[in-house]
Amino acid sequence: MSALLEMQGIDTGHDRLQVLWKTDLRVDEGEAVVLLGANGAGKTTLLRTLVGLHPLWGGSIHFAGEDIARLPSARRIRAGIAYMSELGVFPDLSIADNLALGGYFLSAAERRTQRRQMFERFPDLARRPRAAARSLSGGQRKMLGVAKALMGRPRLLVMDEPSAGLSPKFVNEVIDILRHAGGDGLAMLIAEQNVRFLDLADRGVVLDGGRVAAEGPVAALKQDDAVRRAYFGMLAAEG
Ligand SMILES: Nc1ncnc2c1ncn2[C@@H]1O[C@H](COP(=O)(O)OP(=O)(O)OP(=O)(O)O)[C@@H](O)[C@H]1O
Repeated sequence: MSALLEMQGIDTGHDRLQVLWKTDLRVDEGEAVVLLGANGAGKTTLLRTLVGLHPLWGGSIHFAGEDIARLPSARRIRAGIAYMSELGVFPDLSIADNLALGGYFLSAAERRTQRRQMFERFPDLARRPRAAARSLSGGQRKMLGVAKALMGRPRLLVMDEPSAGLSPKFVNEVIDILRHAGGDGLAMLIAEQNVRFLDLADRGVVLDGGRVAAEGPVAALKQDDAVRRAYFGMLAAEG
C-alpha cells in the first residue's frame, strides 16, 4: 500500500515546552488509523501541526507525495485533508450554513451537489436544514461535523476526539457514523482516548509523552502488555 500521509521526525511544542519528539506517523490510502494517548500526550498538537494550525519546529510532512509542511492551512484542505476539531461545528450557525462552510472552496454548483449527497447520506440533517446546529443532539452534532468535513471530498479525514462530551450511547452512534463514512477510498486519522474507536481502525498508534510508544494492527496492539494496562483496563471498567 502507498502512503497517503507521511509525517517524519516531527518536533514541535508550545512556547519553549517541547511536546512532540521526533514523532513519525503514516496513514496509507483508504486506511483508518486511531491515535491513542492519555490527556496531554500530544494528540491535538500533532493533528493541528498536520493541518497547519500549529507551527512545525522540525521534521517533514508529505501528503499524496507532496511536501505540505510549509503550506498554509487552506492549501492543505484543498489538497484533500479535512479537519474536524473537538468542537466540530459552529453551534449558532444553521445546519445548511455549517455544510456550506465545509465546502467553501467549491463552486456553488459543486456545493449544492455535495450538500444533496450529505442530506441523502445523513437524513437526520435534511429534516430542518435551517435549524441552528445547537438544536441537534450530541450524536447528530458530530454527524454534522463529519458531513461538514466530507463536503470538500477529502482523501483524509482528520478528527480530534470525536467522542468528546458524548454519553456512551452517542459514542456508539458516532462510531457507527464513521464506519459508514469510510469507503470511496477515504482514509481516516482519529485521535481518541476511548479505545472503542479501535473497532474502526486498521491500525493503532499510541502516543505517550509526545513519542510513539507502540503501533501496529489493532489485534497486535491489544496483545501489547503496556497498551493493555494503559487502555484496556479502562475498557473493562467501562463495561
Ligand atoms: N496552548 C497551549 N499552551 C501551552 N501548552 C499547551 C497548549 N496546548 C497544549 N499544551 C500542552 O501541550 C501538551 C500536549 O497537549 P495536547 O493538547 O496536544 O495533548 P492531547 O494528547 O491532545 O491531550 P487532550 O486529550 O487533553 O487534548 C500538554 O502538556 C499541554 O499541557
